Amino acid sequence: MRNAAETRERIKQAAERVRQEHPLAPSITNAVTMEFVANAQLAIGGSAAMVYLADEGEAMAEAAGAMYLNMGTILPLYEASMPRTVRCLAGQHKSWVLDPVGIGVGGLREKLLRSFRQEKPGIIRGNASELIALARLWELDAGTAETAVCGVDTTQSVAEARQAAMSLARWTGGAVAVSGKEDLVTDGETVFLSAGGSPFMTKITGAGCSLGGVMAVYACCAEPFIAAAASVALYNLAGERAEKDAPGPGSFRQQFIDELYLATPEEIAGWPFKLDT
Ligand SMILES: Nc1ncnc2c1ncn2[C@@H]1O[C@H](COP(=O)(O)OP(=O)(O)OP(=O)(O)O)[C@@H](O)[C@H]1O
Ligand SMILES: Cc1ncsc1CCO
Ligand SMILES: [Mg+2]
Repeated sequence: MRNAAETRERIKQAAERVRQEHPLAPSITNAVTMEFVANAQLAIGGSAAMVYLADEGEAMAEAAGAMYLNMGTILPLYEASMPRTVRCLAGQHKSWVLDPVGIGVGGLREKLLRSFRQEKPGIIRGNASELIALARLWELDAGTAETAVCGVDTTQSVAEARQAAMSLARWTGGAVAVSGKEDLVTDGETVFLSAGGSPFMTKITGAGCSLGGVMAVYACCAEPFIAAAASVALYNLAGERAEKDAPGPGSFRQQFIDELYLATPEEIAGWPFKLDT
């Protein structure tokens, strides 16, 4: 079980390093939220680059500190570019974040997600329904929860996905982050729980995708559990602040990017969380 004071200190160090080093975390990600992912990565101090093609994925894997792969809008060319990018990252012992958006829809998405079982992403990030579905696809213990994935939004609670998240993290040896009203991050042993954010985050598209992109930036400077926890703390803080003066989701979205930019490493590390087993 991890220690809260040490976790806070390491979150602060990760946020400081990102601000100083501007690490590059390229993405192969969906066409819906690509721009929002890049803006969030830039706002926290990172660098962004989005690609589609296999040779470009490999080139980015060479240049990257870590990468973000999101399954949201699958194209035929991903059949080559995603596996080749992942193999290149593995060859260089670099971490990557997998966001299994839309799991359950279509054959190529399922084929790619199945193949990633052996590739063991450093961080898996998704909503509750997506992570329950992934644990089932990989034939890991998902507890008693049934798969109820429907489109890209969750139909299940974070608590229902806890066992699936633990099983996935034990399989990969990395971290798994489940987003929702209260977010959960686990390394398969310690469970980090943190609330905050805003209901407006479910009324804009890409809060989850950009959270994954931000995790990839932090993963350039920290181990998976710390990178995921730092990102969750920052999102809960920035979401809560952005909601204050926002009458609706449009202005919330704009204010949210500002709050990502304004949050200091001390504030991110100081955001409330609890550790559990
Ligand atoms: N009811 C809520 N109250 C507060 N914050 C929330 C709520 N639901 C989600 N969030 C926050 O929104 C962010 C994205 O989580 P969500 O579960 O909506 O991701 P997602 O479904 O993958 O989103 P998308 O696919 O649209 O990018 C997280 O930071 C999470 O904490
Ligand atoms: C709405 C939507 N459709 C495919 S990806 C995406 C972004 C949220 O995951
Ligand atoms: Mg999502």
